[in-house]
Amino acid sequence: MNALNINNLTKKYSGFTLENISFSLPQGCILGLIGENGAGKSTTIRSILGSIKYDGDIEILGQHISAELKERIGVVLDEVGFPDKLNANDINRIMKNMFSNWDENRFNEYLGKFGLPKNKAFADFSKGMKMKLGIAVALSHNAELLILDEPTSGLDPLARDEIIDILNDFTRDETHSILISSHIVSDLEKLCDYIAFLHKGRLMLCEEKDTLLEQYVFINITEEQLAELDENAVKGKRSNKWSTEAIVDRNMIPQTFITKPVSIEDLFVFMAKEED
Ligand SMILES: Nc1ncnc2c1ncn2[C@@H]1O[C@H](COP(=O)(O)OP(=O)(O)OP(=O)(O)O)[C@@H](O)[C@H]1O
Repeated sequence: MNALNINNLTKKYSGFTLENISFSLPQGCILGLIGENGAGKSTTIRSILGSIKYDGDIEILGQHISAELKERIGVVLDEVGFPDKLNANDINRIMKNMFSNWDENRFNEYLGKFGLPKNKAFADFSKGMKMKLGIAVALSHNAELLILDEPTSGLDPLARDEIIDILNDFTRDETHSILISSHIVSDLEKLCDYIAFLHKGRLMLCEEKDTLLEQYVFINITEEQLAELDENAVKGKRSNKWSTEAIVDRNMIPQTFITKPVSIEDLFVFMAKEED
């Protein structure tokens, strides 16, 4: 079963169109949505959550969005916004009324694990503390699917690493899945099973991460050698006056080339530039 099926999602704003996006998130997996600023990551997530109108069809855990379904989804948006005066104890009381599956013990465990104070007002939390509180809430109502919009942006490397560990733990249960967006590609490269590239409102690819890392490689070639390659083999290139560095599909080039591995970040940057 898929935790998420997105079919032909289209959303038009003046000057921007999220165009005919289709991808699926298999249950038990983590899918990373990578895209530059303004690529359409938050628009995709807002559409999934039903907070904006869109064209197309989106199924979450086999259903269309509803109030009952929202209980099964843990959500963290880029700005975690609790009222400034509330502290973690107040938030616990409010969530108890909001979610029928609210797990107070688990929430308190996360507060301890994240080193979050129970009596300090939200306004006095640091950015990292606010994000961790949002994640603690998302993880404390027995959600099966987590949807996270830029949960690591603005956090220091240690806090980001801690969050990656927590998200990995969450998917140890094979009924648990995560959709996570970020422009910090290295975080997603560590965490995700599947990678989707969004560029200027278009989905450039959605594929298993290991397949991408296996399939695409760097080669250094001359302009003449480049001209002889199948143009579909070349996903992106950067030239200087001596040679060209290209990312290619290793199955579409002669096996005599010396190849170097790519990172997901290299692949995204080269592909996005080639599109432009
Ligand atoms: N309510 C809105 N009205 C008009 N345009 C909007 C609205 N919301 C988003 N947009 C536009 O849609 C485009 C995509 O925005 P979106 O927030 O989805 O990008 P993003 O990939 O999440 O970017 P970032 O990484 O900067 O958060 C942008 O050009 C933005 O200006």
